Amino acid sequence: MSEARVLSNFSECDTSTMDSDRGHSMFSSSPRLSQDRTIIVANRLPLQTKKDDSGSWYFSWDVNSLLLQMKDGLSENTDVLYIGCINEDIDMSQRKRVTRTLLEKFNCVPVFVASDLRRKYLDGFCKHQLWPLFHYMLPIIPDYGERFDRSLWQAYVTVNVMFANTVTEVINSEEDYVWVHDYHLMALPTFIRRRFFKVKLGFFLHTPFPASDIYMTLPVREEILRGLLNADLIGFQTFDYARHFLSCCSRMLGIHFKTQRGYIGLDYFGRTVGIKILPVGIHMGRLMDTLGYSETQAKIDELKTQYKDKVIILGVDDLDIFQGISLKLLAMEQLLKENSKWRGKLVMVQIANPTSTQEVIEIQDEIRASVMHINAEFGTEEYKPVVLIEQQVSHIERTAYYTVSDCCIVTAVRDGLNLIPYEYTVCRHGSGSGLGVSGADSKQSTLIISEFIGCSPSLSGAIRVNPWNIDDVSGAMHMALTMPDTEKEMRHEKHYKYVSTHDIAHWVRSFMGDLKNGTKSHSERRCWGIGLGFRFRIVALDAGFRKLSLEHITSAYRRTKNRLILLDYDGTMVPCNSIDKTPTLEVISLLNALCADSSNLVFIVSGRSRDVLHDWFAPCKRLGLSAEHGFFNRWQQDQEWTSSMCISDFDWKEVVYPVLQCYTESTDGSSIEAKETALVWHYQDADPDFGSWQARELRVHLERILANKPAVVKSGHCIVEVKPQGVSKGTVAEELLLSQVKAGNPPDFLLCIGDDRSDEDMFESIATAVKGFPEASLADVFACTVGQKPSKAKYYLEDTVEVLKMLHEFSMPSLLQEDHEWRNHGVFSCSKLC
Ligand SMILES: O=P(O)(O)OC[C@H]1O[C@H](O[C@H]2O[C@H](CO)[C@@H](O)[C@H](O)[C@H]2O)[C@H](O)[C@@H](O)[C@@H]1O
Repeated sequence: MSEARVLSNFSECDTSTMDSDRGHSMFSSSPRLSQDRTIIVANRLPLQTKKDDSGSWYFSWDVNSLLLQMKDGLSENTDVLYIGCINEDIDMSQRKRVTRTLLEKFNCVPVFVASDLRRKYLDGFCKHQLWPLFHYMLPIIPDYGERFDRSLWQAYVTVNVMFANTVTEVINSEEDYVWVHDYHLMALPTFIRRRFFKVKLGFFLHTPFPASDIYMTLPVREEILRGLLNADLIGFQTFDYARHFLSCCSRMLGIHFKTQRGYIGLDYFGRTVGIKILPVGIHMGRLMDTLGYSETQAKIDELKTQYKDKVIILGVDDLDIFQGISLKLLAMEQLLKENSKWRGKLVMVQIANPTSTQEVIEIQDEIRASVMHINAEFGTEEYKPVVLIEQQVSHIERTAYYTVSDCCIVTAVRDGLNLIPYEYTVCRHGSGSGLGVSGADSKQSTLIISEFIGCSPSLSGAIRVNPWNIDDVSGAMHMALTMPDTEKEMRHEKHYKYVSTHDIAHWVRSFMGDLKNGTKSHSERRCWGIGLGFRFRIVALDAGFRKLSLEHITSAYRRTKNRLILLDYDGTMVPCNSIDKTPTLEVISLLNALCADSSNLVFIVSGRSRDVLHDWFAPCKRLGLSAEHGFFNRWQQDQEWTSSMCISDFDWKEVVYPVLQCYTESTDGSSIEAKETALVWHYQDADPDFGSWQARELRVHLERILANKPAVVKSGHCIVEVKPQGVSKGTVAEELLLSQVKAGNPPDFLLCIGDDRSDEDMFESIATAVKGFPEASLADVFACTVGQKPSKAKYYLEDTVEVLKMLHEFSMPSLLQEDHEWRNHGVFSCSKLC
């Protein structure tokens, strides 16, 4: 369809008798015929707008808009509703009418942003702060970009809130999918999630996401990161962008990703936020249609005549500072200088689409001067080595240029979404006849692309260049042009296969598929919101998982007479991040109070060594200790350590230790802990991102070398631990329970509490064991994890403070008694202890 035809589709909106601002009812009455609805939210609606002299507005679809093309990837029974701005000042009095027309005729809902606010939000924060930063430009001196301006950020937030208000007006939050696009709306997921806890929400970033040390210079870095984390799925063009984002989450928020069956996810307060990596594709149908137009063929014929016997190398770029057009010209100059055979033969056609930013003028001057210089140096009356086209080129014309060009070159210094190489490849495939002006009729193409653009990883047959290296680029041009035809065909075939199967419809299907999978269980989960402002997030838990009620457990405690209490240590009795892990006086006192009650059997079940536990709990005479994940057990201080494990083969340590040494040497801040039965690699003091990265590597490495050895690899909080097979906190929990049952003393109260992965074994085995012992099946069982996270436990407490508070409740009568005794001995006061 030609641009002219598009314009003829304009839909009139007579605004002469407009009502005031729009009302809510307009949306609620919109009929829903199909099963599914996807709300696509982006800064701009996929519309073109015109206003005539009488003040009437006209609208038509913008067929170039990616948002419009996305429809093809959604199933037929999916309704699409668009939300976005129209970058025009539509009078207040006209808005209601415009809104109605757009909704009825285009399924579009406009967000009206007043021009002053739009200037600050769009030109200010989006274009002059986020955009340069995401393209690696720091405002080190004021001439190189604008410094952070909080009023612009506030405008950004205001507009994001306006978008959330519009989403709120139209959404059926239980059924609709919402897909937010690009860097203009990175705070939006927070504002939507705040209102609809279970909304099914995806986000895709079309720009690069910069390396963490660049991103971290943004004063509102955490707000934006947390904004994105309120989505269910976050999409990036390349692995690099995703990796940078994950690195920011790890460094700034301490959130580490996990992978499962090829999918990447971040646990964010019980929700899994998926990470999707897939570059946007092109709309094959539209391009094929354009190739078939007679106007396109006419333009192709015209170009072939114009450039008869020439070799064309084509550049198509927006005229913005990151496109590296000047670098490309320098490479062209060098090529002509070094290879006289190209003079008179090679033409670079550079299409530079005008854009509206201020910086354009400066680069425009440089580009023009460079073109003049090359043409003066190497051109003649009849031959211009560089043809610079500085005006908007229609889709038809661009398609024709692609078709006749022997090579396409993109030398952007940083670019996210760049579809030029894909379009070029498809056009060169064409209808199969009359390709190129230099004689080649077979399907072939050559691509030179910058390493720094989003589509680079997907085009494995392209000549990838560092655009800053002029020798490299000019060498690549020479290589592309002199490559044997068979190689050009093979490279072309490879690209065509990829581009034609990874089109925009594929991208949409793939993203929506992941979004649907990732949000399947939303309706079954219990959610509530916590945190103020940008710290707002949802805590989502499985229906059966709940906070341990102090009242409930204390009443069970009081009512029962034979209790088994299993307590993990690190992360349960002391916070993971405390420097001094020695038990506090409060902990010692609480444990002693619990042990003083003859109805209680209390055990610390820890991964720590028996020496450490022995020293730390020296004041707790009646406390049971289980060390090294249950390998060693001691019922009370005056008894011997025992082990139910008959393990003597520790030869694996000799293989494991040198590997741990290697990782320690290469990971600053990490260390090895050698326990009697286990070896532990600690990375709590290493760079968090690097540490967890190395830990993942180490696990894989160790699992490989231990395949036939009687040892297992386990991860814990900032540790990778290798321990003998069969040793687990689950086994010790089961043994303690069994011993009580056997002694005719089955517990009627069972509390098992811990924070880490090793404690999950306890939760699991307790649940199974209780079912297996009819004598214990009547017990009140409380498996409780510390911190809200996916767990096999049924209950959770927030942190160690809540754990100690609970133990304090249990031991109230005994503490009062102890306090009384201490007071009498003049040792401690209760307030000091608690
Ligand atoms: O079962 P737990 O009581 O939770 O013990 C598990 C591990 O605790 C220790 O590691 C923890 O403390 C370290 C030092 O403060 C810290 O670097 C690490 O991140 C924590 O996980 C102990 O050193 C390990 O052997 C235990 O397995």
